[in-house]
Amino acid sequence: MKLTLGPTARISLGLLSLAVTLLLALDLLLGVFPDPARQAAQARRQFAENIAIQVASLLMHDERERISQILPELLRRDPALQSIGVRTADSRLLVATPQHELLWVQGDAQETGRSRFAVSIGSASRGEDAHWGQVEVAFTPLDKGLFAFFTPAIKLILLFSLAGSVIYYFYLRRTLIHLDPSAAVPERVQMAFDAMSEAVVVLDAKQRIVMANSSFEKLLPDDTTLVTGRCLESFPWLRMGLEHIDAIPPWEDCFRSKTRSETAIFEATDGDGKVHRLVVNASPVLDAKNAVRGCMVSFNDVTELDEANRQLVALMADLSESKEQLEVQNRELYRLANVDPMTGARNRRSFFPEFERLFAEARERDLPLAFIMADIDKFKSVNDNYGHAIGDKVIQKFASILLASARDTDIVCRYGGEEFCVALPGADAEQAWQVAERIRERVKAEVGSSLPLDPQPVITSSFGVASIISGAESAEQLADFADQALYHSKHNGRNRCTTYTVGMAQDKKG
Ligand SMILES: Nc1nc2c(ncn2[C@@H]2O[C@H](COP(=O)(O)OP(=O)(O)OP(=O)(O)O)[C@@H](O)[C@H]2O)c(=O)[nH]1
Repeated sequence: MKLTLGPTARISLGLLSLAVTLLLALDLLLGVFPDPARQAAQARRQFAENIAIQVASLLMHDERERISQILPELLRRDPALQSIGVRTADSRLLVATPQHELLWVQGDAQETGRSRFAVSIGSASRGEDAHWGQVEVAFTPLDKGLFAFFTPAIKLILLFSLAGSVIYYFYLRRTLIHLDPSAAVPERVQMAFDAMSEAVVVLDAKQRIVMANSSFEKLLPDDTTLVTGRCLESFPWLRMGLEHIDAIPPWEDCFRSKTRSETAIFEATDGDGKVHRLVVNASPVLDAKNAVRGCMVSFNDVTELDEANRQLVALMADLSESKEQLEVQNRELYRLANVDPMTGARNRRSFFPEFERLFAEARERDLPLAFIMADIDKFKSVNDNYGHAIGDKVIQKFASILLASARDTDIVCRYGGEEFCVALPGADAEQAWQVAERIRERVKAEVGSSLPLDPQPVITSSFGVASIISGAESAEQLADFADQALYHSKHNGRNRCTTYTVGMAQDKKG
């Protein structure tokens, strides 16, 4: 389990370490706290000097015997004393407690001034300054163990630290509520903030987070606990995402421009390696003087929406493709149902309903309507002479001339075999005859010469023309009148156009 400290505990520790550092620095510079080791060493030196004064006095009265008695007595009384010796200037040990020679030598140089003291004594007979010898006093070494470390000063500092940290902590807990935005924000506001599905953070003027909602924290990897006080760029997932966009981060843009930033979209990978697509917006928080006091940044995770959109677009593309295919199939079906496959002209089944509609409309609105019946002359002999394949080519060429000669409103139909008809709405008998005549000429000029034959035959055609003003009562009768006119063309030598006149029916019967 990872131990994490809250902001209050962190600030307490920071203040405490600052106070302890100040105390230690003060002690180092001014020696505020007494050093017990130094004090003990001074007391020992004083004690050694007192012994030396007494020894010098006794020596002056030549009471060496008395010195030999006093020294063990001193050792017995003070357990800190190890040994005492009186040494002449020529290094001869005059008087000493047992084992002094050995103990004195054992003390190394570092012990001088701490547990080993040599006090020089003079000779009265040779003047005060003359060096007679020295009194050597050996004490037990001063404590250097762990407990020596815990001097009263250290103990004081430790106590101060412990009590200080507790006091700081509780004090800061009460006072930081005014500084810690997360604590200062009323619970209801934070709840409303957390209820937002968008991840939202509020930055201060130094672009540090002062507030973040739970949706933002959900975007963070699990181990990120402390959000407030950090810059957005300090989150690795966000920083990596920012590297892939050309523009400056939206919140920086917002601080610079003092207006709502341009929307930025970037991808960020979370702690589980999942890539999120984020739409980022930033809006400035301005004060009364229009200065930017902070910025509100929202992160809208559109990963799932994007995926759904992508699927929808793919689906739409599929649908539109299917629709196009359907339209092609419909067109093909219509063509198969209504158009003669060999010539491209309308078939009779689809032609007549439309021709009847045109006839009814012309009658109702008193509009011109003409009808041409066309037939290739002596077509049977074409088949007989050149075969059915050539016969088919002749029919196709004939139909193509009819279709090319018709207006958009005209309807060309293969009436049957090599016989065709054309409905011409808006055309009177004369105009229709002109059309038929032009077709007739083209047929004569072009059909035979288009065939792969040598020599090329001359193919002609005959036409019968009838107009609605001829008195036809129905579309069928109009077609019949044109057929009668066609009969006349055939009967009168073919390769000609004839307009229907009353009485032609008699001629046809006759
Ligand atoms: N090659 C071919 N021949 C066809 C087709 N449909 C009908 N025919 C033939 O066209 C011929 C029509 O001849 P007819 O109606 O007797 O008249 P015609 O020979 O054109 O003589 P006239 O109309 O009197 O000038 C018949 O021999 C049919 O077999 C077709 O699609 N292809």
